[in-house]
Amino acid sequence: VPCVAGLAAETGDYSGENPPLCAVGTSAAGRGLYVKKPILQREVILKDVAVVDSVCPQERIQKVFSTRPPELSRAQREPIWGMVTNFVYLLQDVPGHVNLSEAANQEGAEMRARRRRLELFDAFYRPQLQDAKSNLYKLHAQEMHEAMDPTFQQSVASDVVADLLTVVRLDAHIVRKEGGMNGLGLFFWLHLANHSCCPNAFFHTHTQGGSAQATLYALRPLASGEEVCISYVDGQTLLSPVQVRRRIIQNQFGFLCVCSRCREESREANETP
Ligand SMILES: C[S@@+](CC[C@H](N)C(=O)[O-])C[C@H]1O[C@@H](n2cnc3c(N)ncnc32)[C@H](O)[C@@H]1O
Repeated sequence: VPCVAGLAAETGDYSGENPPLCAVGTSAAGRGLYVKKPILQREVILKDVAVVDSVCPQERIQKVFSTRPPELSRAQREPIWGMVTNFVYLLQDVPGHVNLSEAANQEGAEMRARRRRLELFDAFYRPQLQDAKSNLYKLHAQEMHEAMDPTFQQSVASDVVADLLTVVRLDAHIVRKEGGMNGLGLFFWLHLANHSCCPNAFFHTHTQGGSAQATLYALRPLASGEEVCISYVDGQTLLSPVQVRRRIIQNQFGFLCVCSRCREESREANETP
C-alpha cells in the first residue's frame, strides 16, 4: 500500500509512538488506514498523540490574545481558542537555555519534534472548499488574528490561522474530558480513518501529561489488509435509512458517504450507489 509522500506509516509520529500495525492506503474515500496484520476484537490498533490540541492553560490563551482577551467563559466554551494558542506556540522559536551544552541537545530534540509535528500538520486532509465555506474560515481567522497580541500576530499570518480552522473543521476529533468542557485534537494517524456506517473500529480520547491522546480499538476481528473505519456520526444516525444517513453526513461533513453499507442499501433502493 502506498504511503503519504515522505511519511512511511511505519516510521511513526513525532512522539515516538508508532502505529506498527497500520499503513496508509487509498480507496474511493481517498487516503485511508489499513491494518498490516490480523487484529483481534478489542485489540488496540494504534495510539496517537495529538499534533495540535486545545488542551491549554488559560494564562497562555490570554497571553496570545492579550489585545482583546476573550472572556474566560468564551475561551472555555470554544476549544478553538486553545487550539490556535497551541498552534501559535508551536510556530514560535525555542526559548534560550542556561546550560549551553545541554541547551544545544535539548534545543535540537525540541526543534526536531516541532518540525515533525509541523510536517504532520501539513499532511492533514485539506480538500478544495467552496468559496462560501472558505470565506467563513477566512473571516473567523481574521477575527482571531486581530485579537492577538502584536508579537504573536507577526509570527502567524491570518491565512495560516484560516488553514488551521479548515483542518480543524474537517479532521479534528472531540477529546472527552471528565467533569470539564470537551476539547479538540488533531490526531494524524486517527484522522486517516475514513467513516463507515458499519464501522469496524472505535476510538477513545483522553488527556495525559498536558496533551490529548487517542486509542483506536477493533470492534471485531480484522483481516490483514482490511481498511479500518470509524463512525463520524452517532448511533441514532447509524440506525436511520440510507437516504437520511447520507443527508446528515453530507450536511455535517460535506461528503457523499460511499461506505459499503450505504452503497449496498442504495443499490437495494434502486438509487445511485
Ligand atoms: C478525516 S478525513 C479522512 C482521510 C481522507 N480520506 C484523506 O484522504 O486524507 C475525512 C475525509 O475523508 C473522506 N471520507 C471519509 N469517509 C468517507 C466516506 N465514507 N465516503 C466518502 N468520503 C469519505 C471525505 O472527503 C472526508 O471529508
